[in-house]
Amino acid sequence: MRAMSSDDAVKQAVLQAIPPELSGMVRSVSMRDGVATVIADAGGLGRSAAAQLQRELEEAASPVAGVNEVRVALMADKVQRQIVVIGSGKGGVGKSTLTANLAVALAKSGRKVGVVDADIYGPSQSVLLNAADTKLRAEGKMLIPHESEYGVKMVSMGQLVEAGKAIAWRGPMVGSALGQLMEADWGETDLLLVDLPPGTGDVQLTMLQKFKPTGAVVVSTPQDLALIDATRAIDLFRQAQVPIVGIVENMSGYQCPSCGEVSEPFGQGGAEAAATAIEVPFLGHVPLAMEIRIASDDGKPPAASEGALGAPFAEIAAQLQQWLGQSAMNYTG
Ligand SMILES: Nc1ncnc2c1ncn2[C@@H]1O[C@H](COP(=O)(O)OP(=O)(O)OP(=O)(O)O)[C@@H](O)[C@H]1O
Repeated sequence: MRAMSSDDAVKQAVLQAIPPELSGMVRSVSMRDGVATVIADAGGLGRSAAAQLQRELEEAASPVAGVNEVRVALMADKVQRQIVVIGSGKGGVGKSTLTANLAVALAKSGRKVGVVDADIYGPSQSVLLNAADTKLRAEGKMLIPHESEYGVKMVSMGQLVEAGKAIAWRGPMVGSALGQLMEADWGETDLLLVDLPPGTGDVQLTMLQKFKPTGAVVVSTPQDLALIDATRAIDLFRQAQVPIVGIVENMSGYQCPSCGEVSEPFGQGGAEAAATAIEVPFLGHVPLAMEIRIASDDGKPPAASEGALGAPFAEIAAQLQQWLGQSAMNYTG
C-alpha cells in the first residue's frame, strides 16, 4: 500500500474542512507545494452567488495546516444563447418599440431576455425601458448590462454617450462598439433581441457576419414604400443565410381616441400580403395608437401592462417563442 504523501494528507484535510452544503459543488481538490486548487461547479449560479461560493471555499480551505495558498476555479454552464435581430428597411417604422415590447412580453412569460440597442446612430432603448438616466458599468473590458425594472437586461449606446450627442463614427468603430454590446456580461440570459439600425449598412453586416443570429424579425408599416424597403432587408438576411422568423405590420389601422372610428392612414394588410408574396411568415399587426406612443416615450412599454395595448405584442412574442423552441430543437437534434 502506498504511504499517504503529505500533499495527500493536506488534501484530505481540505476536503473535510469544506462545509457539507458546499461539498456537492466541489468537483476536485488537488494539493501541490502548499497550493490547494479547488474546482467547483457554479453552473446555474448568478454572479454574486458564484462570488460568494468562491469566497466561502477560500475561507474553508485557507486555515488548513499545510495550505499556504488557495486557488478556486469555478466552472460555469455554457449558456446556449439565441440571438434574434429586429430589422426594417426604413427608419421610424417602430422597430425599437417592437423590440422593447417583445422583450418585456417574453420576460413576462419567464424567458431570460436581454436587449442590445445596436441602433448606434439613434439609440432609443434606454428611453423605452425607462433607463435613460443610467450609465453602464464595466468590469475590466466587459460591460455589465443594466437590469431594467421590466425584467429585461439591456445595453445601449444611449447609456454610453450623452443624450442628444450625435455619434459620427466610422465603420471599424461601429464594429467594435457592437462587439462590446454583444459580448457584455449577459450571465444566464439565453435570448438577445438586437434592435438594428434601419437599412443595410455596417452594423447590419457586422452583426450578420460576426454574430450569426438565430433569426430575424422584419418590421414594416403597411405602405408600399415601406414594404419595398422591408423586402430589401429580407433579401439581406436571406443572403446572409439568417432565417426569417417573419414580418410584423406596425401602425396598421388607427382608432380615433374621441369618436372610436377606425381609419387606415398607411393602408392596412399590405405587410401580410407582402409576406405571402415573398413566402415569409406573417407574425401579426400592431395598431397605430396614440397610447403606444405616449407610454413608450414615458418609459412604460405597453407590453408590461395587462391592458389591451399589450395584447398584440404578447401574441407576436408567443409566436417568436414557438419559433425559437423549434429552432433550438433543430439545432440540437
Ligand atoms: N404602433 C404604434 N402606434 C403609435 N406610435 C408608434 C407605434 N409604433 C411606433 N410608434 C412611435 O413611432 C416613433 C418611431 O418608432 P420607433 O422609434 O420604434 O421606430 P424605429 O423604426 O425604431 O425608428 P428608427 O429608425 O429611429 O430606429 C416613436 O415615436 C414611437 O413611439
